[in-house]
Amino acid sequence: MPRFIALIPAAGTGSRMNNELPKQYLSLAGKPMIYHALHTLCHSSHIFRVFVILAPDDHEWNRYDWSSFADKLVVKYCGGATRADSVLNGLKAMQQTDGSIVKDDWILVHDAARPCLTIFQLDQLIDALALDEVGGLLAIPVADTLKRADLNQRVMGTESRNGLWQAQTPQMFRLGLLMDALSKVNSAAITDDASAIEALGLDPRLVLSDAYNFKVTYPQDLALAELILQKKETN
Ligand SMILES: Nc1ccn([C@@H]2O[C@H](COP(=O)(O)OP(=O)(O)OP(=O)(O)O)[C@@H](O)[C@H]2O)c(=O)n1
Ligand SMILES: C[C@](O)(CO)[C@H](O)COP(=O)(O)O
Repeated sequence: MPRFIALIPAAGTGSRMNNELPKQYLSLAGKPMIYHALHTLCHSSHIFRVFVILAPDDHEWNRYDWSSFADKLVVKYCGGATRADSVLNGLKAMQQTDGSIVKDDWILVHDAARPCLTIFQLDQLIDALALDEVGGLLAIPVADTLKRADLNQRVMGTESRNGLWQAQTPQMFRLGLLMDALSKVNSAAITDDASAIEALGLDPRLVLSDAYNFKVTYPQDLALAELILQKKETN
């Protein structure tokens, strides 16, 4: 039976967050941001192992106690210049670390910067895709009216939102397929794993998620993530 293995790329600098500390370590509900995604993934009964991919020069990780995740957690200092490079390096390191991981195993790539992922969303993704030929991702249909802007930030036109979805993570593909896809693509030209699969001519499935699983990108996102995490704790 194929297994489910999570990979968290966490080698980014968080440039849009404007903070000296890489955003995955910023404090959220009393813990470094990455703790929350790790907690959800490590507590899922489906997930066999969780790989965290850090920058080679990361000096923050070892400042914290991660022992509560020890039974599933593997940490690798092999992040690359882009998210796609970090994921591909992580997949290679995963194979070198554990020879029992095979190309048919499912990989769930999840951003360290999406701390509000729930077990429910994770289960929805796995249930929808476990028998899928290609794999897919959590996503939400675009809810707002879309404007195209000119260089002066004036509206050039209104775009149709019909059929448009916002991609989230986890993005779930089989190890062999994902490695093949990421090895062939220009890593600087893509921002998610599904794009690499699409470049092979395949059609990843969109699995309905919700806005709570948003990506913490700008400073003002921290307060919203904190509220969602507090709500999760009281439920
Ligand atoms: N070279 C990189 C770039 C990004 N990431 C990871 O990919 C996820 C999503 O990327 P994003 O939110 O864009 O994070 P950053 O690249 O850190 O942020 P920014 O684009 O604002 O610099 C994050 O968990 C980030 O740490 C990574 O592992 N390696
Ligand atoms: C993978 C991702 O979170 C899906 O929305 C997103 O593409 C990451 O993109 P970013 O430009 O690196 O934030």
